Amino acid sequence: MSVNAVPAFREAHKRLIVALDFPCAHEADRFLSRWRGREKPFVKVGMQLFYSAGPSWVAGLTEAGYSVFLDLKLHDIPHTVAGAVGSLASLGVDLITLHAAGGSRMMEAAREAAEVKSGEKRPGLLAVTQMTSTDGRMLNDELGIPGSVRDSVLNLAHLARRAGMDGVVCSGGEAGWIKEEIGRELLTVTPGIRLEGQVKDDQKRVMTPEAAVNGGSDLLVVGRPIIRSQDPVAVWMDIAERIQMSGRDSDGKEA
Ligand SMILES: O=C(O)c1cc(=O)[nH]c(=O)n1[C@@H]1O[C@H](COP(=O)(O)O)[C@@H](O)[C@H]1O
Repeated sequence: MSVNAVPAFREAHKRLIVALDFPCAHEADRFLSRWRGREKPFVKVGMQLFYSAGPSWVAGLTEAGYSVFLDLKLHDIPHTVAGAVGSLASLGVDLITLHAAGGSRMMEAAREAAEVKSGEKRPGLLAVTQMTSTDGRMLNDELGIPGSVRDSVLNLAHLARRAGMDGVVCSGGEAGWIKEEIGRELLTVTPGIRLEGQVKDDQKRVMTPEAAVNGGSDLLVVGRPIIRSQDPVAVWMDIAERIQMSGRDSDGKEA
């Protein structure tokens, strides 16, 4: 997979990534069994599940035919991150995250490691810009970064692009700016998705699926609105339909 990956995700249910934020493999397996007999959902495995279920469980998911976004948000010295990407690349996952704030040398080292380990079908690398739980106050007052959240996200996205990343994680509020200022081919992946009237939980920069897709997000990441619902498959289908009905396809053309 590479910067040309977007067309592979054109179908609405492939643009919707379900965050499997469960404490253990047993709960994640039970949740996924609801999809039996249907198209498999595109899933995200984050730190909580990865640290308890382990790499072999993730490899089992990819072998079973799931598209997997492995979200471990790597951030360390270039040598260490390259080693981690090398280990993860062998799991057959589609996407891996690292923090753009780790800098260009760290991202370049990750890219080289992914290529060496996986050859042609390497995982796509996504740089996390400013997390969707960050707002302007936190950015300026706690982290000491001046300017707006959008400026910081654009700055990190530029860095990510120059370092050879395939895409970025950003809120729906910045995806359109990234597409315009940096390039349409940079994949924009957006968490912080909520349906109208839903609680934000710990998220700050949230959007509805329709607003995010119309704004320029290629892929949407949805956790609690799906995994905590009474009928996760129905909510998954509803959001996929909202993506389908939105006016923009994942190449940026009007649908
Ligand atoms: O990299 C991510 O996936 C991510 C980046 C970010 O800025 N914000 C963010 O919420 N996420 C992840 O997206 C998911 C959002 O979950 P919900 O808020 O429950 O929909 C979680 O698994 C987060 O770890």
